[in-house]
Amino acid sequence: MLSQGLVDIQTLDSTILVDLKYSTTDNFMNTDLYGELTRSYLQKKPAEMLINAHKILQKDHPDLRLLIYDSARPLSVQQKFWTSLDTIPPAKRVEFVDDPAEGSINNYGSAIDLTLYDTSAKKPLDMGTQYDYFGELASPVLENQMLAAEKLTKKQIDNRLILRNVMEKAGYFKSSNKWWHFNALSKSKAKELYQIIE
Ligand SMILES: C[C@@H](N)C(=O)N[C@H](C)C(=O)O
Repeated sequence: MLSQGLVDIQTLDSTILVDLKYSTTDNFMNTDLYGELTRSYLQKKPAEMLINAHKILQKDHPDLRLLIYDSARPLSVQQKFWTSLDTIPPAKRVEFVDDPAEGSINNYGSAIDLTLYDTSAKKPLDMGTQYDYFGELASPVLENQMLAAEKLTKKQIDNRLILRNVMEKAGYFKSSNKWWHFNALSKSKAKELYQIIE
């Protein structure tokens, strides 16, 4: 990672928390896919944007920290994701996992999956679903509908809004269907600027 210009987030800000889910068996494949990759890396500019998001968060919410679930991801792992979901038609599958033939922005070290951790309660905030919940309940654009149907609470949506607001203020773009996913730039720009992580 370092030889491709990526930076280790916690060397820039050791107060940001990291729990790389694909480096554990606590993920949708129930398999440790990362092996020796146990630290969170991003390209320099996306990393600086994240550090800024954490500063913005801590100014208004000193008890909260960013908690990273995934960041730079090898293309070989993207391929494993894609294959593992092969019972889902590709047009539907891309809603939750990018096609490795195209590459994911995570494969360019320019996207991040994260949540908020409450240091007083000593647990992540309740966002209404688990990380990598593949369904409508995870979708930011359907939150009002889910609130009206009493499938999400106002508190859960407010928690997501705290995360979205700090990430967007720092320049990240939200995902329309995954509350935890943020891109630092478009895929075409990522491909222009950075090498893919094999
Ligand atoms: C698999 C999920 N955590 C994710 O990151 N999905 C996006 C769409 C991706 O594959 O880039």
